[in-house]
Amino acid sequence: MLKLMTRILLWNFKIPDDEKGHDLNLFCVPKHYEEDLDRVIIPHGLIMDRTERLARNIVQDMGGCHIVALCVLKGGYTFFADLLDYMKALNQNIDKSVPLTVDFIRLKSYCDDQSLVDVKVMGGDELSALTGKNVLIVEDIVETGRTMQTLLSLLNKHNPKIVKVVSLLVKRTQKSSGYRPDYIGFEVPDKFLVGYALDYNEYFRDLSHICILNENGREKYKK
Ligand SMILES: O=P(O)(O)OC[C@H]1O[C@H](OP(=O)(O)OP(=O)(O)O)[C@H](O)[C@@H]1O
Ligand code: HPA
Repeated sequence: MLKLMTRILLWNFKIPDDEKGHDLNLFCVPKHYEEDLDRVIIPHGLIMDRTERLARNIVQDMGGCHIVALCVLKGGYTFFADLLDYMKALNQNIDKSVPLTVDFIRLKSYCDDQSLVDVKVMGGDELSALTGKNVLIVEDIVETGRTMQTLLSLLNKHNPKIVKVVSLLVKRTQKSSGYRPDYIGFEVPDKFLVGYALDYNEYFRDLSHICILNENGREKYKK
């Protein structure tokens, strides 16, 4: 029992609410964003290390049969590319390798830092191709959980064989519906985060580290 609890605790990489993060000057941050960010909360290197381990856990659990990795655009694209690179590398070095195919869907629900009433689904008409398949949904962040719950109910109409969800981040917030993905990279405080493809009105996807957006950035890029 104790052993199991230790493993669960290890798997949950919790960034505490009082985590200060790191000074921007310790890292390379694009000049055009220097005034718009508070601190670096997850450096790129740490994202990569954690992603490598997530890939290992997923291949161990889901390996042995064809996996369709479904990328949730746009925020998921960088994590998706890095995760799949690690999964491909593992797949190249095991006896029972499995085909790994990819698919993409676009969902949109945020304007500024606010979740809108409707989750807009774009490009989801090919979900019927996932009937009977082992699907791994790859997402950047779960906050309220509404985007993922919308996608899961859409997908389930097409009767996939197995559906697992990996999200790089899960936010600890009162707004959460309680939904938890199968695999979580980091559990993060209730702050608006940008970088590594997480955006604020489309900006900051071109930032490698995950950072906390400041008031200046919020105002500058507000819609
Ligand atoms: O759990 P939720 O509160 O639903 O929030 C999570 C969603 O919000 C972001 O998407 P966004 O609508 O900003 O679109 P994007 O992926 O194009 O950035 C993010 O990429 C998730 O899909
Ligand atoms: O903190 C966030 N940052 C960027 N996109 C998001 N979508 C939900 N939460 C966030």
